Amino acid sequence: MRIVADENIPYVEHFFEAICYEKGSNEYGSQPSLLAQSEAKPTTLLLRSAGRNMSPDLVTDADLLLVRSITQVNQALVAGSSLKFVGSATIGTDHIDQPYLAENNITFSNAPGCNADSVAEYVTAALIQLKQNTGWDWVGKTASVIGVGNVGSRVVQRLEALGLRVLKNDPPRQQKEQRQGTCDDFVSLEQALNADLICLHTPLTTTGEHATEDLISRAQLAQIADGAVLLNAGRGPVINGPALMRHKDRLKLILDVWPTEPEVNPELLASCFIATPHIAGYSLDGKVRGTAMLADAVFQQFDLGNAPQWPQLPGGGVLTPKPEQSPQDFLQQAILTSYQPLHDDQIMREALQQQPGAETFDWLRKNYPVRREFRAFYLNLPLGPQWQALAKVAAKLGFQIDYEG
Ligand SMILES: NC(=O)c1ccc[n+]([C@@H]2O[C@H](COP(=O)([O-])OP(=O)(O)OC[C@H]3O[C@@H](n4cnc5c(N)ncnc54)[C@H](O)[C@@H]3O)[C@@H](O)[C@H]2O)c1
Ligand SMILES: O=C(O)[C@H](O)[C@H](O)COP(=O)(O)O
Repeated sequence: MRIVADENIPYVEHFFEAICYEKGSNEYGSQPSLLAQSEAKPTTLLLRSAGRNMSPDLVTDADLLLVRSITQVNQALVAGSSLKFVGSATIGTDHIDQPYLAENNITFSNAPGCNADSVAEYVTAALIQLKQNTGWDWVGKTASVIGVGNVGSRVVQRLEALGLRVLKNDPPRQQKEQRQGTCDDFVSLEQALNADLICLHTPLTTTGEHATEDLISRAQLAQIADGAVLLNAGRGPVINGPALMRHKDRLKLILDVWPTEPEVNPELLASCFIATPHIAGYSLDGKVRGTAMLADAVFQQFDLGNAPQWPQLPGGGVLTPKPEQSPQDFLQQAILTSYQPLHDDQIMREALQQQPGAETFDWLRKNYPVRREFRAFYLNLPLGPQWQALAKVAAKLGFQIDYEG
């Protein structure tokens, strides 16, 4: 079995070495390992410097192809190859021609939900920074979440934990649940666009009744009130680029994904409160979960037993309030100790200023530092009813809770 993996999938070696003949970057290996000894065909892990440059000649002899969202997997890439399995260590699948893979008996697997907590934490931390840096306070405000799947439902949960009233818009789910008689309380897109904070978490789809490309275009942007917060951590082309240019200066924009990604319009960038290079889902936990989910799928498909357990991850820690610090203050501090989107924003602005272009955008993503999810942080709290109330909120946001003494 031969595996071609994008170099930006972390811990591929950890999860796949048990079925490797030899690790290598450019050549098939020759040293047998545990499983390979009992296999008629040698098993090899190839790590290729690929991503956007993944080419048919790299893929042609492979049995397994493991990619991330920047590799277009379609007829042009895989026709004539010996591929049996394609895995994407991502939630999004808009880069994969799934019908073509199915027609050619190539199994496809992605990693649904792998980085959903990471995105929900991006949204949570962005709101704290919005409050601290601009005075925009969510008390008494309404939020809407457009696309209430794995990511969106966790965003709903976090926003409700912070005390916002949250409206949900998801016509595909609404229709399905209406048919099943289990419908949640969804609102129309028009109602959702009246909110003070609008969070987009839909996939990118270009066909069908609920296609999301340009879902938020001229007419929809015109409905959004001046000063409202528009956050997109789904896919860039869900907002129409030229229409966004018209409205950019009257909205508070938080953009992790871009209409012309990996190119970023510098004027759009300048208008954003937070601008990040598609890293909302880039917690280490989310990335490792993505690789682990692919390993599970591969081990199951090829009847290889159980995939390896997770490796030990670096980072995280214990956070303790200072004497006299209010619970509210401490929670905000804990969130920003765990993650600060404005830090990523600053790095992106500086990098793109020095060297504008798609390569810089890709470089920022490839070299993204370790960021642990809130679950890796323990809040060590004093006893007392105020702190217990805080503990409830903090646990809903994902933190681990300990009590002093
Ligand atoms: N910025 C990032 O780092 C990042 C990270 C993870 C996911 N994403 C993007 O977010 C998307 C959503 O992720 P997910 O895990 O929640 O996927 P999901 O499939 O679990 O949920 C997507 C939801 O969007 C809904 N939807 C589809 N079309 C819609 C429409 N026209 N209007 C409203 N809702 C619609 C679906 O019914 C579904 O409930 C992914 O497809 C990916 O493109 C981005
Ligand atoms: O779809 C996803 O899971 C996210 O958008 C993810 O963050 C994409 O990351 P990439 O594969 O581009 O590294």
